[in-house]
Amino acid sequence: MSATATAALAASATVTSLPHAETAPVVRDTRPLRLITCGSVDDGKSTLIGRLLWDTKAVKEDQAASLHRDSGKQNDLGLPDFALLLDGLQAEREQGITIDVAYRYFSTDKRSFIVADTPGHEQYTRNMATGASTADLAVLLVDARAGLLEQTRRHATIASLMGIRQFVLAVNKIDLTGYDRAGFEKIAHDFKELALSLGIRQVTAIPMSALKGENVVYRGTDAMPWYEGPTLVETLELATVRSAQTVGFRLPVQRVSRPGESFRGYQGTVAGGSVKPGDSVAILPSGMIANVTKIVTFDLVRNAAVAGDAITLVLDRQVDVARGDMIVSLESQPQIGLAFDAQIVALQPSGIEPGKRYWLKSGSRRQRVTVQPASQLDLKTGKWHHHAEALPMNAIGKVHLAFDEIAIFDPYEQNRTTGAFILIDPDTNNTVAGGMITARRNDIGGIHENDRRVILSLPADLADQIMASEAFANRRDEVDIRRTTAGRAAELLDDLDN
Ligand SMILES: Nc1nc2c(ncn2[C@@H]2O[C@H](COP(=O)(O)OP(=O)(O)OP(=O)(O)O)[C@@H](O)[C@H]2O)c(=O)[nH]1
Repeated sequence: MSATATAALAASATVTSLPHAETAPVVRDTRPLRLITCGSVDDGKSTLIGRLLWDTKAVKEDQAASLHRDSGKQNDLGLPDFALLLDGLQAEREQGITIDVAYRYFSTDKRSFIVADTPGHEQYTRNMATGASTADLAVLLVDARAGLLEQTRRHATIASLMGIRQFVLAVNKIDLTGYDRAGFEKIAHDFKELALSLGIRQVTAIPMSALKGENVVYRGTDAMPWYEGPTLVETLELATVRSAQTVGFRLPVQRVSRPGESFRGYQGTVAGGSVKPGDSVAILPSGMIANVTKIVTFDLVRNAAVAGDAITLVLDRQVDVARGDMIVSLESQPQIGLAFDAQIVALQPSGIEPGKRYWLKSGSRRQRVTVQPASQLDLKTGKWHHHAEALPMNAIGKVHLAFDEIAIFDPYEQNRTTGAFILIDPDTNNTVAGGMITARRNDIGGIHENDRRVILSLPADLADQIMASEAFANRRDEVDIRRTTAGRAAELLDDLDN
């Protein structure tokens, strides 16, 4: 058997399609599915999103009217230019300072969807990574005339790195190939091989014309009687919501509420699993154990809470809990330690400097961390290269994180909230990287003998007050307080609150 034939066999044997109605009756999941669309410039991404919004009737009537008016003559086929629907997003993009992702919403009678639209240019890795970090599924567009491009590998690599395991390959503009079946099948086969090399096993390839609306929401049977697979929307309706797959209960504590002497509640948004009264929980990092007596949301007392619920938790005994602690299920706990491995995406022109100390923020916790790059991903080949130098903007790197104090994480594969973080440059207060925890390291982490000072950037008036206090006089060796401009302080507070 030739190498190509062997590869073809391997591909067909191990890559499965996403379930679709005819072959796999599954219980429908009604939670919103988050998806990301990626493609090279002009592959038809805007047209596809516009078409999805249009055919699912997500476009409001006034928008529809202006669409007909604006696109009018420009289109040979007499069809509205769906890409115009996304014009509004351009303004949002231009305002975006750090991250450039726009979200659109649509629904069918079976499910609702949130689509992240990210620009296709090479330098926008960071935007794509951001969109992909919350997505359950990626739709990769290719032009049916061009087939797979370097950009396709790049996007598939980033999406898989960000934890996406379900892919749709949208072979778009199939109308411009005369609905060529053999051409479609070759592209689908090439992509399945690429997917296998990335460890992606759930791939559905769909021939489509976003412009004409074939196999997007409605079937394109007249033009493509040879295609019997699902439409894009059918595939999306049956895909799995990833946020459901989390390990035990996790509540990062955002606030301790003490409205009266007798009531003490711990507030936050559940970041994984579920909780009910009577459950035993551990408070990390202290390791104290307590039982849940009550769960409150707004004024309602609840008998259970699940991931995504904002709650106040009441425990059966007095325990020492502070903002930044995590309340977790006793039987399935996160990892705690001083050193972790992570993958990060560098977001700012300053890149990530080796050995530099940053603030790491994950949920309500903010800690000092030293970051040491170990390797960098070559996005052209999908290979990792040893790299202990600075990571430039848009680079994806593996890094070692060394903390001054105990840190608490789940691996990102298991929980996308408690496994994710951002890095903040303490000198500028800019968010310089987004990252995912891959594993805990057994090293003893890094309290740096020569660098024990904590730098607090505060608005000038507050900084002056604190510097004048007795408490500060006693801790002058450990704490360095910097006066910031109002703008910077606001940015810092925004970062901390988000
Ligand atoms: N014939 C045909 N043309 C299409 C199809 N999809 C998109 N186009 C056209 O291809 C061109 C590019 O489409 P866009 O939707 O703007 O592409 P894009 O990928 O969003 O491009 P950028 O916004 O520049 O990244 C437009 O002229 C579309 O009308 C299709 O299925 N068939």
